[in-house]
Amino acid sequence: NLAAANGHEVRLWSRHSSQTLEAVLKDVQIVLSAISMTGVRDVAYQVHSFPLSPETIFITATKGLDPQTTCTPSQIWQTIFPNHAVVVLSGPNLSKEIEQELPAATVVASNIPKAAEVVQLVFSSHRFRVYTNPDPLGVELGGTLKNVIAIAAGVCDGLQLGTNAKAALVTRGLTEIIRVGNDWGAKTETFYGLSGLGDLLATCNSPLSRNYQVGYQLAGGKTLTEILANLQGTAEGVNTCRVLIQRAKQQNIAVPITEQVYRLLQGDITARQALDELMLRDIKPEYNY
Ligand SMILES: NC(=O)C1=CN([C@@H]2O[C@H](COP(=O)(O)OP(=O)(O)OC[C@H]3O[C@@H](n4cnc5c(N)ncnc54)[C@H](OP(=O)(O)O)[C@@H]3O)[C@@H](O)[C@H]2O)C=CC1
Ligand SMILES: O=C(CO)COP(=O)(O)O
Repeated sequence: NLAAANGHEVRLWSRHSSQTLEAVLKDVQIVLSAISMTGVRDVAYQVHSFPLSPETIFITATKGLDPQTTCTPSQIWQTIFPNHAVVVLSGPNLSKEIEQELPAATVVASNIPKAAEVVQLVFSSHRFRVYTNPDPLGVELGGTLKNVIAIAAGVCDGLQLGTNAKAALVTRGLTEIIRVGNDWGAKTETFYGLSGLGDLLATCNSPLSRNYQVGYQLAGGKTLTEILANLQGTAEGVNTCRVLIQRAKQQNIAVPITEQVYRLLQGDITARQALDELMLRDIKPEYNY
């Protein structure tokens, strides 16, 4: 809608579309993927089987991690299309609010600054403010890792733990995200921007967030299977949490909140037990300077 409102010709495709992927891709300048993580690799390979101009820019909006490789979606697109520009689009962008034309801001990030600038122009409007950023990995990880913390925030509200608890959770969640992101090679300051702190604030405070909803309902005693069966749309944090635990173990990174979310999702502990585990950890300095 945003690109069409700016006068661009936009074609949509999903696996249930009547139009073929080949027809939709004919002569395109930009391909934007907002596919759930589970479908990214498969769809990227399908796209690869059709002719595209070498100038075609790929934009990825998916917020997830590949369970097999722990790769981010942009890394998958870049591997399959090594000679194309890939741009990550991520920010506090609850889609229902954008559909209602409420004001929002986002970030477009690429190793190729010109590509990010082209994409910035395509989407910018008086209702949608688009910033460029040179750290695509950080932008992508911010949007992806915050989903795990959004599940925890839903639990926090579901248990009615109060505003202090929520502030502590989100702040320590950000510390955890930065720890993982830095180890991966992303820049600290990116996580203080829209795609990190910004998206954390949006999703940890809104029932519109599917990840928040998962946590809220887990706190109410529902099982993950029941919740996912009735959830509208994808809650990427569920898969991301599993991949993140795997990566944190490999890299020896402390991720206490993610660990409790993981155990809760597995059904190994209750929400109250997860809270106690976090509160009763060994006392320590806020930062290791
Ligand atoms: N960048 C940003 O600012 C934002 C990004 N997101 C991210 O965008 C992604 C999509 O979110 P959202 O649109 O809300 O989710 P939805 O669940 O509403 O849509 C997911 C889409 O992915 C398709 N899909 C799922 N699995 C496959 C597959 N195996 N092969 C092909 N297509 C598949 C679905 O197709 P079908 O309908 O056929 O099932 C559907 O079109 C998520 O990763 C989410 O985290 C979300 C909000 C903001
Ligand atoms: O990432 C989002 C908004 O920026 C959407 O959050 P959910 O995937 O939790 O709904």
